[in-house]
Amino acid sequence: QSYGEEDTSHVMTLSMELAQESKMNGVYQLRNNTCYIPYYVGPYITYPTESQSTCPHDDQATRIYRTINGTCNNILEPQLGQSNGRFKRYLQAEYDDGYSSPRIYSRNRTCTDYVIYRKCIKQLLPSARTVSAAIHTEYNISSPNTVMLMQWGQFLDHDFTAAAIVQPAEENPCCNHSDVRAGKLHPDSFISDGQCFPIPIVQDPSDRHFNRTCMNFIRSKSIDDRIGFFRPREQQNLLTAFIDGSNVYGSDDTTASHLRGQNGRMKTSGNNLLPRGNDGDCIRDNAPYCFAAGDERVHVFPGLTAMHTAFVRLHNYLVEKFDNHTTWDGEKLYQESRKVVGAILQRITYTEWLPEILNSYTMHQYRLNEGGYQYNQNVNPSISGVFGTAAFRFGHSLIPDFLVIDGQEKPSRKLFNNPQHVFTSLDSIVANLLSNPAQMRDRFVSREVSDHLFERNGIGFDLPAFNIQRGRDHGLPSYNMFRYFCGLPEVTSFNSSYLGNAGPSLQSVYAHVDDIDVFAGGMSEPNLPGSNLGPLFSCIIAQQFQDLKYGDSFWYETSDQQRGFKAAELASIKKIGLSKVLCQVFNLVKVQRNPFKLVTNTNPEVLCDSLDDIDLTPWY
Ligand code: HEM
Ligand SMILES: [Ca+2]
Repeated sequence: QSYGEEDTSHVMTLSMELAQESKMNGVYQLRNNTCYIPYYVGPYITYPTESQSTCPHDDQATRIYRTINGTCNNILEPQLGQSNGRFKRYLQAEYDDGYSSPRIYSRNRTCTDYVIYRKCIKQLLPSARTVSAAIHTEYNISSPNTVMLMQWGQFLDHDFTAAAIVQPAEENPCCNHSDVRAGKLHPDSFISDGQCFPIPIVQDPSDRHFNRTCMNFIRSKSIDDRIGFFRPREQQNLLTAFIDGSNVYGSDDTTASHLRGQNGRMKTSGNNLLPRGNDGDCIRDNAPYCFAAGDERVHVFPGLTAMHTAFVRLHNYLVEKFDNHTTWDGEKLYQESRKVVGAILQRITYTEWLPEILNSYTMHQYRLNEGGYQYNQNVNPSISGVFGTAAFRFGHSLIPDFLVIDGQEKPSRKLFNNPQHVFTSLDSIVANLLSNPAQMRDRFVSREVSDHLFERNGIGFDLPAFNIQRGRDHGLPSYNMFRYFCGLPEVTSFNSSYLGNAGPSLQSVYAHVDDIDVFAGGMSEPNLPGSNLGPLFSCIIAQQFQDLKYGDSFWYETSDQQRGFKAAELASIKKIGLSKVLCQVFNLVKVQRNPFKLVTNTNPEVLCDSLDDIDLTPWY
């Protein structure tokens, strides 16, 4: 077994409750529909690994601290979870040509069956925009959770997933083709190594706002250029899979050293903000400059920029304290502080954030609660395609219509990629994350992102449509296949109660229940009691978080002598929550104990001073 293989073997040992023969025995064969010939891609053969690194046990550098690019976490297979590695798959890819071209056709085919020759009249899947316009409409219900629930989700996502795309040479390259202008699919959609896969916008009265016929979309990069060898195309994750603060420090050495300042500190700019960076997608209109961070998407939302700022400040706070009490050199100050920041990120995620997302039953079933940690070197910590491309995008449903900044409602469309308010109103942004409600986690999504994402000169984009199109680009099998993978009954009719109230809308766009895209179907499922997710996304997300915990040899609770914390240090870390961190780095006076929930009688505001201090005495 080797890096890049579909690795589900570990699931057997870790989650016997869920383990099902069907999903564990190698690659799952697609259900044989009347006219559907399943393409068998596999069994997953061994890929050559990109960088053959070795990690000798006696190498101090890789033994004690995480590497920046995530290698050497797993001693048997040092590449597991590294940046620029493959997304793993739970199910065989479903590409139209079997190995690379996107999934574009419906299961609904009319076929004439000959013994040697089978001729089918194919029907295209509905456009991703059509699906979005039918399913992911707007219906705002406020959630009992704060915008911080959304914001942590995005910040966390940027610690572990970023699919590489091919950088286009020109501005809007995929919508300029004559076929597209004639209302047809871009010719790249039919071939294995095409880069364009623009989303057709079908003009019909139900579509709300778009008076264009095409939304630009570029396919994710194939991990290597060997698609001609009949191996399924695989996507590349630019980030380290581990929750290791790579969003703060970077996922490669160049970025990391660029962000590092003097004497163990992280670089900052005026007013203790993030350091200056390249413009990239950032809108400079009213901002003096743009920021640099461990993940490039730092400007996507000012709340996100605020979280990046928080953890750079936390790092520097730790450095300062350590420096005052030890004789450590810059390297040690940096590494020890980075180790604590990583531990705090993990702990907030698993003990504060995940319990708002998954219910207590799932938390327990997947062993996601604090305590009882033991590293399992057979667990593949890589991010699964369906997690990054579909399930973990559930957070797009939480996005609010606006933030209140300095007492004014600023529609989200004015905030994307715009760092302006971070310079003038950072405290107000943070206060709003903690006091305004997120939207409910349901299939409905704010029009701010479904019509007005990245809007410039009246041209906006549709985020749910991107998610659906990205799933097809990555060859994700459909919703039902993943239901099957999770041991959930497959949906056999659009009337199924599993689909909540989305059945009729789904039926209005899809020809066959097996066509339902995994994002659209998973988002349609009503939340399980006590959770913010339906059964399918609960399964996929819980499985991924299990892998990220038990497959991480630097997990903050590890008892490993060199990688872990001393008992007293760990006890100190276990007293730190997000509220305290925010108090510390933003000089708050009071905050609610659970920052992911609105202030109520059961979640009152308390004085920051009444929360346990970040106690570093065990370190010195
Ligand atoms: C203001 C809020 C947000 C904006 C504007 C935003 C925007 C985007 C965009 C434009 C993409 C790329 C879509 C594509 O081309 O495939 C994306 C991907 C993604 N988003 Fe969000 N998002 C937001 C919040 C969130 C939240 C709250 C979560 C999770 C809780 C999340 C999870 C993800 C994930 C996992 C991806 C895939 C990343 C990758 O692998 O490349 N996002 N988002
Ligand atoms: Ca990471």
